[in-house]
Formats: sequence, C-alpha cells, structure tokens
Amino acid sequence: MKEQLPISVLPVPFDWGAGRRGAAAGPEAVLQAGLIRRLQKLGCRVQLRSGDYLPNTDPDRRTSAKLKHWGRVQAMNEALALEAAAAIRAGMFPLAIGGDHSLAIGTVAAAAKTRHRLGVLWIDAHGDLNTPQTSPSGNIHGMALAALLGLGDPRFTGIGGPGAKLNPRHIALVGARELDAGEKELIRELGIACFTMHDIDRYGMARVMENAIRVVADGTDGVHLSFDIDSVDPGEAPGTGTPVRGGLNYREAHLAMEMLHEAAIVTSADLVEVNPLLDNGHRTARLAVELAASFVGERIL
Ligand SMILES: NC(=[NH2+])NCCC[C@H](N)C(=O)O
Ligand SMILES: [Mn+2]
Ligand SMILES: [Mn+2]
Repeated sequence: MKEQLPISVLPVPFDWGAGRRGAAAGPEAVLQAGLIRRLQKLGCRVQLRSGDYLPNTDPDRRTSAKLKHWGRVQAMNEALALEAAAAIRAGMFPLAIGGDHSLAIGTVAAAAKTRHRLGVLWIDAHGDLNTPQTSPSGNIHGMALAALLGLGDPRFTGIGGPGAKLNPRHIALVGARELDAGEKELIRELGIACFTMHDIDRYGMARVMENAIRVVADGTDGVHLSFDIDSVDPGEAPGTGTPVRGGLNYREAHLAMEMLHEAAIVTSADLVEVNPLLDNGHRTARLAVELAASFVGERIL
C-alpha cells in the first residue's frame, strides 16, 4: 500500500459474472476467516462497509448468450464504482472482496477517476481480456480487463464514464496460464506486459515481480492491484470457480504480496473469486486472509 491510509473493505457478494455460483459467499467466508482483525493487528485502520450499497439484482433477468446476466453485472458495477469512488474521495484505500472478477470493472473505473494514469497489476491464471465476440463462455468476469481498456460492449466500457480507463502500457499480468485465442492476439497487438507461469518458472517470482512493478509504477500516478485467487495453484486454493493447474505456489503468492508492500505503490485493490462452495474446508478463504496480511506488511521476522 502506498501510505497507511485507512482501508475501506467493500464486500461484493456477487457472482453473476461467473459461470458457476458460489463466489457470492466469498466475502462472508473471507470475513469469517478473520480478515478485519488480522488487518487491525497489523496496525491498519479498517472500516467494514456493509453490503447495503449494492442494489438487489435478483429481479433483473436481462441476459444474452454473449453477455450473460449483463443486467445484474452492470447494476452491481455501477453501484460499486460509486461506493469505491466515495471511499477514495474520503481518503481511504478501497479493498473490494469478491465476488467474481467482473467487479474490477467498477473498482478500477472508480480508481481511474482520480488517477488519470492508473497502473493495473492483474494477478490471475487468466487474462480476462475477452470481448463478447472472443469470449468462449459469455461470462463477463472473463471480459473485465478488456472492458477497462475500452473494448467490448458500451454497457461495460461505459461504467464510471465512457471509454478506456487504462493505457495498455501501464498494465502487467502475472501468473497467466490459460489464455483464449482472442486474448493472446490482444496481448500481442496492444503490447501488454504478460508474465506467464513460464516466465515465473524460468526467472523466478522475485525477478518477475520486480519487472511487473516497474511496468505498473513507472509513469503512473497510482496502481490498482486486482488479485484473482485462481492465480494460486488449486492445491493451495481449491475454492475457486475456474481453477487451472500449475499456478503460483504458496511462497510465490506471499512473495508477490510482500514485494508489493515494500514497493508501496498500490492505491486500491480487489481480492476476488473465492468460492467457499468449492473449497476444501476454509483453506482458500484462509489463504486469502494470509495474503492480505502480507500485502499490508506482515513479515516473517
Ligand atoms: N475471472 C476469471 N476467473 N475469469 C475466467 C475466464 C475464463 C475464460 N477465459 C472465459 O472468458 O470465460
Ligand atoms: Mn480473473
Ligand atoms: Mn482467473
């Protein structure tokens, strides 16, 4: 985190951007695993926002094959963007707890309102760079980063105002190991820095994170961390909707968080895709809390 700003924890009990249900129970599981007390113990001032800023999207049935449940996803993100922007205006650090990854459309749009050259570090097994045209699933959580680049449907590129919120030069992906054809094309075309699992195997997490931090911090006026728990290997983090083998090991994930703490560049963050229905006990929710602790400065010695 950049300075020791008070943290506004924004629970987002929502999973209509994903292909399977359950991530909506993620915030409750992460809170039950002791998130708030862990952060407080580390000296953070923490305010837990109740979920009542989110509209009840249950009656909203607007959907289409290429943008599944778009009505609900849009309504959630509009409300979340307002709430995150209010937290930023109040001098707080917004930490959104998901919920599926579509919520980053709202949080990043909010951060980009005050930080006009926002860097984004997207730690994820996936690129989330599909458009409705390239998506193999129609699930909007796989389109979040593309929408923030101004690509895809105006219902989502227009959250928090029309057009692109990010410059592709200020984005780094870390942990990628399952990219769809259209995503690969986009990464090449836009020159997005993508540090894959292959790079992590080859150069080590420390070197990869040094480079990723440079990409998101150089020439920017703030950095948003969007951490998808499926970046971590399913052996450690089984409770997630789209697990992919061959992910970050326990120490690599912690090292990333520790290095971000040291770099002191991050100004807003998401922790997403914890799905307690798929978890092995409370393993994944507990891991999420531990990683958050490393991010705010917990250290071994
Ligand atoms: N945030 C996530 N877990 N995204 C998974 C996306 C999977 C796949 N690429 C899709 O577009 O459907
Ligand atoms: Mn994701
Ligand atoms: Mn993912």
